Amino acid sequence: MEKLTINIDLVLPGVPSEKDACVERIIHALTGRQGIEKVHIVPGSGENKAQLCFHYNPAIITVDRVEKMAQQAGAEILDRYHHLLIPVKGIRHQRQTRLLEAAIRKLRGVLSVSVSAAGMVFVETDATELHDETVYDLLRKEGLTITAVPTKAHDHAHDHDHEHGEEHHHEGHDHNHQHGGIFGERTELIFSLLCGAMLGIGFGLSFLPGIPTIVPFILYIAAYFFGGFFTATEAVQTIRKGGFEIDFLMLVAAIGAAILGNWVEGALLLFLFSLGHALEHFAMEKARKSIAALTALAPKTAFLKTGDGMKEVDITSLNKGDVIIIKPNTKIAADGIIIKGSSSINQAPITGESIPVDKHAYEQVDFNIETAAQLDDQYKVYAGTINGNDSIEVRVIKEAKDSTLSRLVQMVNEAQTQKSPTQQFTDKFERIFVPFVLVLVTLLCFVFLVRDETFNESFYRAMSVLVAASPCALAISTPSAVLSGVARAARMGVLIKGGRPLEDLGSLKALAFDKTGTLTEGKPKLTQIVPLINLTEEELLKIVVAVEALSDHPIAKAIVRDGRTRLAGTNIPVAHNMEAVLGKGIKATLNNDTIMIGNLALFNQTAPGDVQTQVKALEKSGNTTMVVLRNEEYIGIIAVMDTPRKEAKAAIAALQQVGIQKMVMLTGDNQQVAEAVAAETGIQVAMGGLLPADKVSAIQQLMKEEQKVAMVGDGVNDAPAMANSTVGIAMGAAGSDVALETADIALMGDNLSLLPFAIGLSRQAKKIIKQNLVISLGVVALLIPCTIFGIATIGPAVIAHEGSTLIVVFNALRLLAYKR
Ligand SMILES: Nc1ncnc2c1ncn2[C@@H]1O[C@H](COP(=O)(O)OP(=O)(O)OP(=O)(O)O)[C@@H](O)[C@H]1O
Ligand SMILES: [Zn+2]
Repeated sequence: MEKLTINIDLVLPGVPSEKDACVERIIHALTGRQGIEKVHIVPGSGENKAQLCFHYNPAIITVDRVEKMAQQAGAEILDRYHHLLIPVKGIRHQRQTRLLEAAIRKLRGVLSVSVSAAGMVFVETDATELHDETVYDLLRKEGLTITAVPTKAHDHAHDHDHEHGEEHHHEGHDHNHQHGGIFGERTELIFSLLCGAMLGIGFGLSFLPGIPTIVPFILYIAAYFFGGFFTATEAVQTIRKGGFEIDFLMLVAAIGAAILGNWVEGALLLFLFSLGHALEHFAMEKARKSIAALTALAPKTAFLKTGDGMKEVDITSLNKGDVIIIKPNTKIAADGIIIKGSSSINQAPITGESIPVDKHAYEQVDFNIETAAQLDDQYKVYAGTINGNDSIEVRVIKEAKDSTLSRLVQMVNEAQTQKSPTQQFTDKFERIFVPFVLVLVTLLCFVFLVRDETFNESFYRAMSVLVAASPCALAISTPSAVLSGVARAARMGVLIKGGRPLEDLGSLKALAFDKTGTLTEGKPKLTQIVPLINLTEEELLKIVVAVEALSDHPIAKAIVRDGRTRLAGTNIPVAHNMEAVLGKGIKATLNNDTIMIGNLALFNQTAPGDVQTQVKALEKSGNTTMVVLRNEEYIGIIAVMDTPRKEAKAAIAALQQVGIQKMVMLTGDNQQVAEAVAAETGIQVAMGGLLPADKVSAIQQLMKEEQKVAMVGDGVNDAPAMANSTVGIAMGAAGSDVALETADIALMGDNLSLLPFAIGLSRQAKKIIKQNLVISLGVVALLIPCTIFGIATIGPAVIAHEGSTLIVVFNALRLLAYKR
C-alpha cells in the first residue's frame, strides 16, 4: 500500500475549505475505484494546506494515474456543483428572505440555499440540473437587482467571460422590476408618509363644517392607495407562491375596516404598518452599507511598471508577477512583496491596527511567486492598506479576486448567510406559533355567536389580536444583531464567520491559548550553545544549523537565522533526509552521520544523567532546550528563548475583565518554559510537553468542564486543537490563507489585543440578541391578552407591533458603534 497526498486546492481549485461538501463528493467518487483503498482528508495546519490522502495499491495503479483520476474527478465535480454567492438589492425585510429561500429551493437542482436580509444570496446547485442563469432570472423575477457579477466560490475560468456579458446585458431591464419605483430607493418611505398626510388632512377636514363628506372620503382612499401599495404587492407575490404572511393579514384587516365603514382606522393601520416597514428596511440597509464599505477599501486602479515608465491599469487586469508602483500616501492596489524601497504602512483597513508597520524590500530578487505568501510580513503588503511617505515597488503575488481583502469581503458576505442557533430557534418557534395564532384569530371572529356583541366587534378584536401576535420583531431580532456584529468586527480586522461563532464567542467562559506565536512573538533567539564533547561552539553550531535549515519550525528558523549570523563567513555544510518527529524534534543525515536534535522526549528520556541535569537547569531559566545526538553520542545542548508578546499581559487582563474565567496555555514546549511564559502573561494554567494530539485531548477535557472553549492559535501545529474547540480563533490571519480559511474567527492582525475586543463585541451581541428576544416576545405576550380582553384596540396594537420591530432593529444597530 502506498500513499499519495495532494493539496485539496489543486484538485478542487476555489473550494472554500475542506469542510465543503465537494470534498466529501470527491472522496466518495474516488473511494473504491480500482486500486484505491481509501481516501481521506488531512486537515491543514500552519502554511500547509489541507490535503487529500490517497491510499493506493501500486501493483494495480500507478501514482500518475491516481493523480490524473483525482484531477479529473475534481474537474467533474466543479463542473457539476456550483456555489453561487450573489449580492442583490431589493430585499426589504427578514420575512422576505424566507420566501426567497423557499422559492429558490423549489428549483430543481438546488442543493442548499441561504439568504440574508442584508442582500446576500448563497446557493449551491447541481449544474447538470440547473443553469446559474435560471437562479439569476428567478431573483430578478422576484424583483431583485443583482448588484455585481456573482462571485462563484468554485470559479471556472472558462465561463467567466460569458457571465460578465450576460450581467451587463440584463442590467437596464432589471430596473423596471425593482421595488424602488418612481422615487427611487426611498419610494416606500415616501409612500407611507403620503399615506399619513392624506389620512391626517382627511381626518382634519372631516371636522370642518361645509366640506362635503366626499372630500375626506377621497383622501382616505388615496391614503389606502399609498399605504397599501407595497403591502398589497407583497401580499400578492406571497400568495402566488402559496405562502401567506402578515402583509396579507394587514390588508385583510384594512379592507375589513373599510367594509365596516371605519376608513380612518384602516388608513391608520396601513400608515403605521408601511412606515414601520420602510424604517426597518432603511435600518437594515445601514448595516448592509457598513459591509459594502469594506469592498470600497481597495483602489480600482494600479500603476503598472512598464519598462522605464508606468501606466494606470484596472486592478482586475493585474497578473501575478507584475510590478506596480505605489506612490506615497496612496492605497496599495494588490497583495504583493516589496521589491524596491521601504515605507511605513497603515494596515488598519485590514488588521484594525492603526499604528503603521515598517516594511522593506525583499533582498532576493527572483523569488517564487507561488510560495511568496509565506514570506515574512516585513516584506508583504496587502491590497487596501495605505502606503506611508515613501514610494515603493511591489511585485504582485495575488490576483485582485484572491487578495486578502477580497477573501475577507467574500467571507463576511458568506457569514451573513449563516444562521445562528438563536435564529434557528426563533424560525422554529415561528413555524409553530403562526398556525396557532391563525386558529385563534379565526375562532375570535365568531365570538359574536356566543357573546352578546356584533360581528363588527368580534372582527375588530380578532384583527387586533392578529396584529398583536405577528412575530415580526422576533423574526428580525437575531439576524439584525448578527449582521451588525459581523460588520462591526470586520471593520476592526476581526472576521467572524457567522452567527454561530458570534454567539458562541459571546457565551464562553474558557479560553485555551497556544504558546509559540500566540502568547509569544514566535521568533525565539538563540541563547546557549553547549558542546558536550571535544567540539568548539562553532563546530557544534555548524552541525545544528545545517540540520535545522531543513525544517520550517519556528525554533529551527530562529536557530538558523541567529546561527548564520554568528557563523558569518564560514561554510555551512548541507544535511539531507530530514525527518520531523512531531512535537519532539528532527532527524537528518550529515556527512554519513545521523544527527538528531530535539527535546528529552525525542530520546525517550534516555539521555545520560548529567545531560538531563544540564537541560533541566537551562529550562529552569526559561530556555527551550534541545539535545543534539550524533549517531550514538550526545554532542551538545542548544537553547533558545522566545519573548512574550508585549501586548499579551494587557490582553489577558482585559479578557479577565470581560469575564473569561479560565485561561489555559497549551504548548509542545517544556513545562518550565510554559510556566515562565504563563507567569509573565498572567495565564493561570500552563500545560507543557503536549503533542498536537495531546492538545486535542486537553481541549476535549476542558470542554467537559466548561462546555464551551475557544482555542486561540496561529495555525502552526494547533489546527487540530482549533478544529476540536467550540470556536477556533486564528491570529495573524492576513498573512496565512490557511488560518483564514479554517478558523471560525480570524484576527487579521498579528496582535492579541483584538481578542478582548472581539469577545467584548460578541458578548454585547449576545446581550442585544437576548434583549431583542425579551422585547419581541414580551410585547407579543403582553399584547395578546390585552387585545383579547379589549384593553388595547387595533391602533395601539399596530403601534406596539411596529414599534417593537423598530426597537429591536435599532437596538441591534448599536453594535455598529461598539467601542472596545
Ligand atoms: N525543528 C526542531 N528542532 C529542534 N527541536 C524541535 C524542533 N521541532 C520541535 N522541537 C522540539 O519539540 C518541542 C515541541 O514542539 P512543538 O512544535 O510541538 O511546540 P512549540 O512550537 O515549541 O510550541 P507550541 O505548542 O506552543 O506551538 C519544542 O519545544 C522543541 O523542543
Ligand atoms: Zn493517509
